[in-house]
Formats: sequence, structure tokens, C-alpha cells
Amino acid sequence: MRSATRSDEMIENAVPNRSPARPSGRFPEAPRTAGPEVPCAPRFASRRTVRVSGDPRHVRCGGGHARDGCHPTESQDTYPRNVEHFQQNLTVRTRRVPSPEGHYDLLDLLPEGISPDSGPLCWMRHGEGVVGWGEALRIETARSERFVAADERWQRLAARMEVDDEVQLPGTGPVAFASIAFGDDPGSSVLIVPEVVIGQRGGVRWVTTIGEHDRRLSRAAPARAPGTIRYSDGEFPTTRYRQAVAEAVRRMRGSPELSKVVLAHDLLATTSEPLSSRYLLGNLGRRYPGCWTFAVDGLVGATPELLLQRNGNEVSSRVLAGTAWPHEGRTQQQLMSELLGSAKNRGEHTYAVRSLANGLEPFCKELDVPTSPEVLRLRNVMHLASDVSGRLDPMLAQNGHAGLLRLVQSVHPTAAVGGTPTTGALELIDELEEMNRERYAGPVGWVDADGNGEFGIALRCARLTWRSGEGSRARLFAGCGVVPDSDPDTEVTEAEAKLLPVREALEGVR
Ligand SMILES: C=C(O[C@@H]1C=C(C(=O)O)C=C[C@H]1O)C(=O)O
Repeated sequence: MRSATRSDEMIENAVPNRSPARPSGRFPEAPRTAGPEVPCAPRFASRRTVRVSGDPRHVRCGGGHARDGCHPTESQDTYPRNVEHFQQNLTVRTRRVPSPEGHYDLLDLLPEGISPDSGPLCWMRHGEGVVGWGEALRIETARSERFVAADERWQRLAARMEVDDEVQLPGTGPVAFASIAFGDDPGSSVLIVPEVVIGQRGGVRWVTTIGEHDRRLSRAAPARAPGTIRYSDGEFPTTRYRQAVAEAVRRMRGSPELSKVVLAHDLLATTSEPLSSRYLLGNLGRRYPGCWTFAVDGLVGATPELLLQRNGNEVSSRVLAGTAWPHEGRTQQQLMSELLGSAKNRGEHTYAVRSLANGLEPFCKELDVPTSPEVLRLRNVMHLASDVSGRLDPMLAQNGHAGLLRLVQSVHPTAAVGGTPTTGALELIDELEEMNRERYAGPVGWVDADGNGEFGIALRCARLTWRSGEGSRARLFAGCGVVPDSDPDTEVTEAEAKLLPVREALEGVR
């Protein structure tokens, strides 16, 4: 165990004083660096079909065809069984990209016209990370076996790929973007291996292609705004959410064995024009550069919470729980001290840290858990934050038992999004939360062929759906940790503050 030290990286933009009743979030514009103009239009990767023997329902290939009739629609509880029967090797090439392409933001290189069915793929923070498009392969898993099934199938597939990787960094060679459901039922989860990936790390930029694709990059036209936004109740509106929080408080007060439960609700946004993931990603990345901006299969957001990162034998995580938001008449400094001094928030935080550490410990030789949290400041809220790091048992790291998807399974759901004890909390969520979280609050990120990669918890996000020829829909989610001394009205306001990043990204707030 070590004591926490403040890290500059944890401090984001200042939070001005605002009323607690309705967080509004009008903040100064973040500076943006413009790249040089590029004369040519964006090039799109053509789709390629990879032949798979056996039942084609279980591995979608060559472009997410499930909705366009190429493959039959998959029922929610099936999962791939036949990926091992590849008849054709996939050739994966990673090449360093020469300048001048290196001047552009990764997001500027995502073509706008990517199939909206799966949308672009993205995992970025501070301008670095990986973005991708096209579906060379798609693996769908479900139920409680979704993690193991995804891991086995991804490993089997990756072992069959012919890899020619000139760059050899985390994220080069074959990568799969993944978004895993929060709960087991139905647990519909997805891994997508893009046809084209562009990555950037430490100033090095690369392109990975699967199959024959043009590796020259060009800058796409600016993403278009989605027109007028109309908000309406989701499956679980605020009034019923408040009642559910009150009921959870009542239950916890009556049964001391249940200490914390995280309850969430949703909000629907309908846009008059088609909603571009690239538009949302750009807006989120500008205002929340220290969060992990993600897009996988229509789930788009900017999460401040890193579930797990694995690089060789090293693992790390940023656990968040315990939240404050701007209150009129209180300075940031006051808010920070109140948050650090709040027994309620410290308790919620401790449960979350413990659950992460317990899940990770069986795989680790060393685990470094801070004894007290720091404060992470974002534009909309502040969180208590603990950065946990560990060293994996080298045997487990080598024999595949500590691949990232296995580790993620072991730590999910932490008490930051589930509760304490986990089983009791999940039962109460099932009972009181009148909606399916789907992939909200589940693990989202990317994994490479060696089981390295990064997963965040899918928070501050929306599930997008497109309707051809019409506007789009976004289903926004937000939740709060509820403990015996929670106040339902306060939790409702906290959830509103957590909805702000996506609302403002939709509205194009600068
Ligand atoms: C559940 C969410 O956030 C989680 C809950 C928190 C809390 O209860 O204080 C803080 C950060 C996250 O771990 C969300 O943003 O939807």
C-alpha cells in the first residue's frame, strides 16, 4: 500500500460555480490545433468478405452485414462457435505513417461516410489512441460466458492471422474493439476487428490494414451537426428513478448486509438530422481531453474511469466513486475539501477500490492500492479517484490466463457501477432499475493479439440508433452510487450533472 500523491494529469479544466438544481455547463472553449489543408477527398476502405465455414450467423464478416440482409439476424442469446474454422488467412499489415499525415487529429482521419450500423471505432485520450473503421470480423457473445467466449474466439482468430508489423507498439498489429454488456441477461456484447486502424502513441502514428486497403490517409470534411435536439423520457424516467433511489435507501437501512447499490436511468434525445458519431466524438474529446473518448458499435462517450489497462506484466486502473458538482456560493477548493472530507463519499469510494483490488489480486504478484483518494476535476463534476497499479504473475501473463478480457471479467462489475456486496447489489438493480443497461456501465475498449489493451467503464455515453432518411436517436445514461444515507433528490441532480457531457456534445456547446 502507498499513500496517494497528487498528479497533474488528474486535474482537468476548472469547474465554475453553478446552481446544484440544474447543472448547465457553459464553459470556456478548449483551444484546438488546426492541421494543414488537404486537397483530396477522404478515401473509404472497401469491404472485404472473409470466408468462414459453418454457420455464418456466428461470425459476421466483411462489413457488419447483419442488418442489411447478408446474414440472418442473430438472436440475442447466440454467440459465435465457429471462428476456428477459418479457411483463409487474414493478412494484417502495420506501417508507420509518414508526414504530413501526422499533423492531423486522429478523428479528422475517420471518414464521415462509414456505415452508421456500426459507426466508427474509437479509443482516444489526449489525442492519442486508436481509431478504426470497417468490419473485417465481428464476434458477438452473450450471457455470463460473454467474456470467456470473446477471449477464446479472439485468441483463436488472432493466432491465425499473418502479421507484418513494422511498428511493434501496444495497439499495432491486429486489434479488436470491444463493448461488453453490463449484465448477463441478455448480455449482448461485441468485438469488432476493423479493416483499417489508425493509431498514435508517443508521437508515432501508424496504419494497420486487414486485407488490401489503401494506406494513404486524408482528412475528412468537418462532421455535420445533428440539427435540432429534442429530449424525452427514456425507459426509466427521472420521477421513477427518484422513487427507486428512495426504495434502495429504505432497503439498505433495513438490511445492513447491503452497503451500496448503483442505480441508473436513461434519457432519450431525438435529432432532426442524422447524428454523426464523429461529431459527438470530436465535441467530447475537445471538452474532456483527459477522459477516454470511445465509440464501439454505436455506443459513444467519454469516460473518466479506466477499468483496466494491461501492457505486458503491468496493469493499471483508475477507480472513481464519490462525486461533487458545482454549487452556487462554493469555490472549487471548498468543493474539493468537502468531497475529500465526506464520510459518505469516502465510503462509496472505498467499496469501489476494494472490489477492483479483490478482482485483480489473484492475478498479481504486486498490487499498489492508494490508501486515500485524490480528486479528479472534470468540467461537469469532481470525483474521488484512486489510481491502482499492479504487476501480473508472469506465469499467468504468459499462459494466456491473464489476458485482458479475462482480467476484465474478474473485476467487472466493480462497486463503482454495481455495488457491495456485488450479488445483492445486482439483484437490487434488476429489481429496481426499470430498464436494461445494455452496454452502458460495461467494459469498453480494445485488446490486441497478446492480450494487452485498455478497457474503460462505459459511462458518460449514449447508444445511438440511426433511421434511414431521418434523424437519429441517442439513449443517454447516468447513474449514482446509493448508500443508506443518500438523499434521492441529490442523486437525481448528480445524475443530471453526469448527463451533461453527452447533452452538450449533442448540442455542440463549445
Ligand atoms: C455510474 C456512473 O458513474 C459512477 C458513479 C460515481 C458515483 O456514484 O459517485 C462516480 C463515478 C462512476 O464510477 C455514471 O456516470 O453513470
